[in-house]
Amino acid sequence: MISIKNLTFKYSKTKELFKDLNLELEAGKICGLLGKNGAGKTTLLRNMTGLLFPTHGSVYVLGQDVSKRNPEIAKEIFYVQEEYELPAMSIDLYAKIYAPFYDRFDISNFKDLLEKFEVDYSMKTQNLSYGQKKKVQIAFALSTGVKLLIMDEPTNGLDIPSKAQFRKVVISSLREDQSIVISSHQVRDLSNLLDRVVIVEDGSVVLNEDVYDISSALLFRQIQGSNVPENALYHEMIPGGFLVVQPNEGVEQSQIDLEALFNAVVTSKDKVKSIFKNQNMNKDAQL
Ligand SMILES: Nc1ncnc2c1ncn2[C@@H]1O[C@H](COP(=O)(O)OP(=O)(O)OP(=O)(O)O)[C@@H](O)[C@H]1O
Repeated sequence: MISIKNLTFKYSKTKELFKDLNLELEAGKICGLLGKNGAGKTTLLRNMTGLLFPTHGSVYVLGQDVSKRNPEIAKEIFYVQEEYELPAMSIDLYAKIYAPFYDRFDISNFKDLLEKFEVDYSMKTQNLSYGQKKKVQIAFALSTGVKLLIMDEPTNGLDIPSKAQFRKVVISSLREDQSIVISSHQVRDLSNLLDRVVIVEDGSVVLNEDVYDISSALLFRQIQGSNVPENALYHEMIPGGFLVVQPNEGVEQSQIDLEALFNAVVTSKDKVKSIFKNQNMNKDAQL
C-alpha cells in the first residue's frame, strides 16, 4: 500500500528532518504513527499524500509515485488534517460538492456516521463546534471508500464518548483493501484499534511492528512494591508500584500500553531494536 524508500526530506535551508527513512505498510491495516513533538509525523503524512515532495528518495502509494499527483491515485487518498477549516455551507451541500471526487462515496454511510456522532445533518458547518467539525471530517473520510485514509490527530477535540465511538466506527468501516494511518499523541484513544505501530525518532523509523509481534516481544506489567526487574526496558511509578515494560521471555501476552511502549522505545532504543531483530530472525528461520 505504502512504500517509502530512502526518504530524505528537509524544509528549505533547514537541516534534514528525515534521512534515508524506509517504511513499508501493507493494505488492510490500521497503523498508528507516533513520535515526539516536531519528530516529523505531519511532514511524513504530507509526503504520503503528495502534498510535500521528498528531497531524495521516493514515496509510492498503490504502486505509484505519489509526488506525481496522478488523479487516479489522488482519489484513493483522503487526508484528515489536524487543523482544517470546513467551508461555510450546509453539511448537505458540503457532501454534494465534495463527494463526487470519490467514486465509492456512500452518502447513507455518511449520514449514518453523523447520527452515531450525534451531529445533525441539517446543520451548517459554520455553526458547528470544533469537535463537531472534526466529526464531520471523520465521517466524510470514512464514507469516501478510498484505499488510503490518513488522519492527523483525529481525536483532538472529541469528547469522551466520541473517542470510543471513533474507535468503533473506524474498525467497522475498514474494508480489506483499505488502510488507515493515524498520527496521534492521544495514545489512549488508539488502544485496541491499531494493527501496527510505527514510531519515528531522530529522522528515522525506530519501530514498525504488528501489535501481535509487540505483545510477543514485550511484556507490559504493573508490579506492586519497589522491586523493578533488572531487565526492565522502561518503568514508571504508579500508585503502589510500577508500570514496567520488559522483554517477554515466556508465552504470556499482555495488553500493550502504547504510552509505555513509546517511552520504552525512546529510552531503550537499541535494546528494543535488538529484541525485535531477534524475534524477526526467529520468525524467518521458522518459515
Ligand atoms: N513549513 C515548514 N517550514 C519549515 N519548517 C517546518 C515547516 N513545517 C514544519 N516544520 C518543522 O519540521 C519539524 C517537524 O514538524 P511536524 O509538524 O512534521 O512534526 P510533528 O511530529 O507532526 O509535530 P507535533 O507532534 O508537534 O504535531 C518541526 O521542527 C517543525 O518546526
